[in-house]
Amino acid sequence: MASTAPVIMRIMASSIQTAKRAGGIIRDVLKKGDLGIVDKGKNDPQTEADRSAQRCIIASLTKKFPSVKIIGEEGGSDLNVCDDWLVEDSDEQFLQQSCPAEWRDAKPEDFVIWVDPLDGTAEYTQGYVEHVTVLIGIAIKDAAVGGIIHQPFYQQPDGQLGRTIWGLKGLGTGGFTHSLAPPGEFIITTTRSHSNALHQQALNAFPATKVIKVGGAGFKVLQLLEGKAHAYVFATPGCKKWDTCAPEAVLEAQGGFLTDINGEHYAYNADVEHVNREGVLASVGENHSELVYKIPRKVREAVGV
Ligand SMILES: Nc1ncnc2c1ncn2[C@@H]1O[C@H](COP(=O)(O)O)[C@@H](OP(=O)(O)O)[C@H]1O
Ligand SMILES: [Mg+2]
Ligand SMILES: [Mg+2]
Ligand SMILES: [Mg+2]
Repeated sequence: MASTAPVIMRIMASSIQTAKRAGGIIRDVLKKGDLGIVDKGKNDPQTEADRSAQRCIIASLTKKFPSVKIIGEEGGSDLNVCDDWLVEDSDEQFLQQSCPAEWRDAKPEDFVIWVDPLDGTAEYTQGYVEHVTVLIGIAIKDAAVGGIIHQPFYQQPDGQLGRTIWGLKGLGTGGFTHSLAPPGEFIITTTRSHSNALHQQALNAFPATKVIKVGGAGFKVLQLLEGKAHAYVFATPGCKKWDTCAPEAVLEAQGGFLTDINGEHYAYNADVEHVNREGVLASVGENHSELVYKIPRKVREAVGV
């Protein structure tokens, strides 16, 4: 079954296992205690966990899918990794499912895999480890089609650490229980470490009953999927394609939307600009276009300039 399954199914099944392994590396670096922090820019830290998790993911997926383009947040990585970091297996349960017809004939050269080995690095370095996710997003041509969101520090009821959420458009989602956000309230989830005046103006335009400030694009989309928030607002550039590809695919496989603040989808082919210049607006799906028009036109015009 595994070797004959369509490429999208094999990439998803391998990515699920690989994200779990990367999560183990992220826990190990924290346990050892030497984070090896490097500043890539203002408010943009990178740690040994970001670097090592990326090497594990890109080495593993490159070995399995040599002709698929893979783009990782941490740039070119040394792919000569120890066997322990080379993930060869696939999620067999995922492979039992049938591939949506629309993706069955996609060829390796149609794909781009967008890798954020550790989303929420600022929070990781500050001890908010529950905000951390590993993101593997799978695009076919321009569209974010599949995604893995792995939480290395999620505490399972049996005490085990880690959970893996997946979504594939046309098939659905797995790894979590979907809940609706409370009716009669309007809860926004947003950045806790990358706000600015323009973004604050956009937030002020919404009649929010509550604003939750958490780290990472992956964790914010999980707030939507689990009914803890109605919308994710980020009205400034700063997020990149590897932040949004996996969350967009998972959220949209569940009926939500993730777009820029004008309501347009980003393109995820290999030639696009990495920065999401027009910000991020995500919702559980009931009223996405109404949310777009809540953001004052002046703010929308200023974002991305
Ligand atoms: N102004 C900025 N500069 C650099 N990165 C930014 C940024 N604004 C957002 N990001 C990136 O977007 C992701 C989500 O940000 P936030 O938690 O503030 O919502 C983070 O990913 P990483 O942690 O993978 O780098 C963060 O670094
Ligand atoms: Mg980063
Ligand atoms: Mg990120
Ligand atoms: Mg990252």
